[in-house]
Amino acid sequence: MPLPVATMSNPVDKPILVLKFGGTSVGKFVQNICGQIIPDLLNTHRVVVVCSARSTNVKAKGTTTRLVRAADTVLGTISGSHQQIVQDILDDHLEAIEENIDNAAARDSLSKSLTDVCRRLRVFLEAAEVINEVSPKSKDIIIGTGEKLACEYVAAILQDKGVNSKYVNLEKAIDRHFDPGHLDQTFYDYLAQRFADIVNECGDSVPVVTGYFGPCPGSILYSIGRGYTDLTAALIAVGVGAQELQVWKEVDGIFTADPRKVPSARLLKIITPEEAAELTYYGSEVIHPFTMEQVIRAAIPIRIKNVQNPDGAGTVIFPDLLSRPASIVGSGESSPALSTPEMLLENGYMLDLSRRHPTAVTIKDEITVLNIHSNRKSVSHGFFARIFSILDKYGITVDLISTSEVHVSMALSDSVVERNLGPAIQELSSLGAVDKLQNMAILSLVGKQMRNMVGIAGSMFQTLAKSGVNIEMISQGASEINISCVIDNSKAPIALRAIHETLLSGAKNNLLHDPEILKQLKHQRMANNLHSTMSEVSLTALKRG
Ligand SMILES: Nc1ncnc2c1ncn2[C@@H]1O[C@H](COP(=O)(O)OP(=O)(O)O)[C@@H](O)[C@H]1O
Ligand SMILES: N[C@@H](CC(=O)OP(=O)(O)O)C(=O)O
Repeated sequence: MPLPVATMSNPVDKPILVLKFGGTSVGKFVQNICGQIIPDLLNTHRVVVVCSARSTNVKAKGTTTRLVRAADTVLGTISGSHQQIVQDILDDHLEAIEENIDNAAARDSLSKSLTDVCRRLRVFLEAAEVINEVSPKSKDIIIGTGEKLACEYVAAILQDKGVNSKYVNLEKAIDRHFDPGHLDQTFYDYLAQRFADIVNECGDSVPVVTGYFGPCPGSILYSIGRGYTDLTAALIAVGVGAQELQVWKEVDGIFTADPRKVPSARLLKIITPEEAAELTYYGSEVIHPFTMEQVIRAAIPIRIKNVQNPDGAGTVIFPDLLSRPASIVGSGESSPALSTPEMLLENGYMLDLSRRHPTAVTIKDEITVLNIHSNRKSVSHGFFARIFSILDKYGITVDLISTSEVHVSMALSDSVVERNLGPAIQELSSLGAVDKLQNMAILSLVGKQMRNMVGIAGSMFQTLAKSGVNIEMISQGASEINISCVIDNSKAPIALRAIHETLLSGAKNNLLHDPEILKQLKHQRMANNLHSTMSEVSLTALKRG
C-alpha cells in the first residue's frame, strides 16, 4: 500500500497562527487535533504546530514524568527499571499508532521509526548507568525523547488525513554558546530567530515542531522547568510574527478557579499576563509563566482554547500594553480590538486595568512549611543572609515567605527533593530552632492591583475563619496582585470553594452596569474625541501652512 497523498497544504500568504497542543490533548484528542482543528484553521491561516510529549491520563503520569523517573532509576534514587519504563512508553505509542493511522504503510514506517528512537534512548540510559552519572544535560536529552515521539506521531497522523506536514526536531537548534548563568533576553531573541528560520524552511507543509529545543544552557529542566513547550511556541510566535499564539488544552480557558475543583468556576474571557503568570506560579498550571513576557513584548495575544470545544472563544491573555513601557513593545501584528473599553469593563477591569474585585483563586498543594526561630547569636540581616545561602546550597526554592526580626516562616513546594531538605534543615538548625510542617497548601487570591482593593484581605480571612480553616502563614505585599496564605492541605477544597463563593461570584465583576464608571467612560471618550479632533485640526493647519 502506498503512503498517503496530501491534498491540503499550508498557505504561505495568510496570517500565521502558532498552535501549541499540551500533552494530555495529544494523548487523548489527537483525532480532533489532526482531523478537525488543524484542517479547519488551514482555510484561513498559515499554521505552525508545536506539541508536547503525550500523556494518556494526567500530566503527572505522562511520558515526560515517566522519562524523568527513568533518569532517576539510573542513579538508583528511586526503584524501578529504566528499560521497562522505555518499553512501556514505546508500547503506548505503538498502540496509539494502530488506533489512529489508517494507512498501513504509514503505520509501519512510523512504528519502525519510533522503535528506533526508543532503542537509542535505551542505549543512552545503559551508558549513563555504566558511568553512574546523569548530568542535567543528559536529563534534558532523556526527557526530550517524549516530544520527538509525539511530534513524529502527530505529523504522520496529519499526513494520513491528507494534510501536507513535516516533523521538525529542534533538539539541535541551538548552534551558539551561551553562558548558562546569564540567560537573558539576548538568548530568547536568538532562539526566536533560530526557530523562525527553521520553521520557515517548511514551505507549504505544516511544521509539527518539538516543544523540546535541545540541551539548553543550564538545562531546560532546571532553567525553564516543566511545561517548557509553551515557551517554545511563544518564541516561534515571536520569530514568525504570528497573529496569535493559541495554547490548546483540555479546558475551555482560564477559570476563576480550577474547574475540576470548583464546579461553579467561571470562564474568564480576558486576563492580564501578570495575573495568568501568578496563577501558574501558585498552582493553576495553565500556561508556563516565561511564555507571557516573550509574546507580550511582541504584542501578540495568547488564546487558551479547548481541543474538545474548538468553537469556544477561550481566554485571551491580552497584550497589556497600557501598563508597559512603549520601548518593549515589538512589531507583532496583534489581533484586532482585543481589549475595547467595554470588554475591559465587562470583565472586571477598569480602563487603567486595575480591578475592584479579584480575578481568580488558586491552590498549590503538597507544601512544606519551615519555621525558623533565631537563637539570637547573629543580628537580623546576618540571620537572613545565612538562611538564604543554605537554601541556595541545597537548591531549595521558596514559594512564600513571612518574617519578623527573629522568626522566618517559609513555604516550600514539592519540587524540593526530600533528600535535600534533611541536610538543609540540619544546617539551618545552627541558626535556631527549626520546625517542619508537612501536608500544607498555599491558597492565593489573584487580581491586578489587589493591594488597592480595600477590605479584600479582611474578607478573605473572615471567609476562611467562618469555614473553620486555620491560617498558618500570611503573605502579601511583595506582589501587588496576590494575597496568599498557607493552610492545611485537608482544608484546601473547603477553603477554595468558600473563597470562590464569597469573593468571585459573577455579578459584581461586570463593571458595565456601574453608572459611575459608565460616566467616566463617557467623559474619557469625549476627551479622546476632542483630542483627535484637535489633532486633525492641527494636522490640517500644518498641511495648509
Ligand atoms: N484557574 C484554572 N483555569 C483553568 N484550568 C485550571 C485552573 N487551575 C487549574 N487548572 C487545571 O489545569 C489543567 C490544564 O489543562 P490540561 O489540558 O490538563 O494541561 P496540559 O495542556 O498541560 O496537558 C486542567 O486540568 C485544569 O483542571
Ligand atoms: N512535556 C513537557 C513539556 C510541556 O510543555 O508539557 P505540557 O505542554 O503538557 O504542559 C512536560 O511535561 O513538562
